[in-house]
Amino acid sequence: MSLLRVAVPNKGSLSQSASDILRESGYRQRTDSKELTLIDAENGVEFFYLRPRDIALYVGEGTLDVGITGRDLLRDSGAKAEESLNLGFGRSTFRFAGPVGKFTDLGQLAGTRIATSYVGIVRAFLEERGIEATVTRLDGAVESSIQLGVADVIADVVETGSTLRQAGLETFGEPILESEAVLITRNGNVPADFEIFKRRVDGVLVARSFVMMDYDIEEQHVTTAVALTPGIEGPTISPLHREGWVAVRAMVPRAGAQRLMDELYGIGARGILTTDIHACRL
Ligand SMILES: Nc1ncnc2c1ncn2[C@@H]1O[C@H](COP(=O)(O)OP(=O)(O)OP(=O)(O)O)[C@@H](O)[C@H]1O
Ligand SMILES: O=P(O)(O)OC[C@H]1O[C@H](OP(=O)(O)OP(=O)(O)O)[C@H](O)[C@@H]1O
Ligand SMILES: [Mg+2]
Repeated sequence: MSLLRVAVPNKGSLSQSASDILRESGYRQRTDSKELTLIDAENGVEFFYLRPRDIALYVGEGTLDVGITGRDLLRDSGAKAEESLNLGFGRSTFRFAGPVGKFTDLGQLAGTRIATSYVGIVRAFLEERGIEATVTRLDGAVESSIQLGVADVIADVVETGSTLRQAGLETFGEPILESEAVLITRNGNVPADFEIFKRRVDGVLVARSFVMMDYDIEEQHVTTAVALTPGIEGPTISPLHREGWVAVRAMVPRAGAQRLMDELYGIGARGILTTDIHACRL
């Protein structure tokens, strides 16, 4: 039997969360960060632990079937790979920044020296707008390049903004890109077995964003209550061993679950519980 070949970040911001979601999806994951590959024969998958920057390339070449990487890294690579699922972690924006007070809009980029680790994204952006500037590729710690005199402007990943602040820099202009971790496959190629893999991972994402809600309510209020908790196909309504009362069970979005509990309590529901879901197939 041929195995689905999946690339996973071996280091950096995405590595831990990527392994976590795969483990939650029922796959074996390495226990030693020095392991380069791992076969999960039972589930028909082989994992390759690679630098996140290289993953789009392997998938684009067709050497590996599926990869987890950042949208920014995928775009930067120019690889022939496409996004198949947003994974909801590793969120960041990609932005231009300069010394506090010095730049206010992207029109000022012309003629500047721009340092970045994402030369592909920056060149494409400048080209699209017909802006002429010098782009220098650095491997990391890009924020120091202005103070050290090799650049006037940087273009980098910004998450909390604290690295920029510490370097006396601020962002300017619109974000170039909103990024997050994504599942990628080769352009126009959906490998056999990928659908099962994707459904498993998607099931974990849904499970993370929903909770199961249970409550008891008088029958006369069921219609109002069910409008608040419609569930996926519809809520389960079961008889209670109490005249005129029923039990309701429905999946609800995790965000806002507390507010929903307040509202349900307000219309007479009691015994309101939420429980975590660990996996699902909708
Ligand atoms: N705070 C963050 N810092 C860096 N990258 C982040 C952050 N949040 C999300 N990311 C995403 O992580 C990916 C960068 O992967 P990378 O392995 O380069 O991480 P890293 O933390 O920069 O690792 P390293 O610096 O060791 O190379 C990008 O897709 C980027 O958008
Ligand atoms: O907005 P913040 O929350 O401060 O995060 C953004 C910073 O984190 C990353 O750096 P990383 O630690 O990966 O170091 P690197 O620049 O050497 O890659 C990124 O390159 C920014 O420098
Ligand atoms: Mg980094």
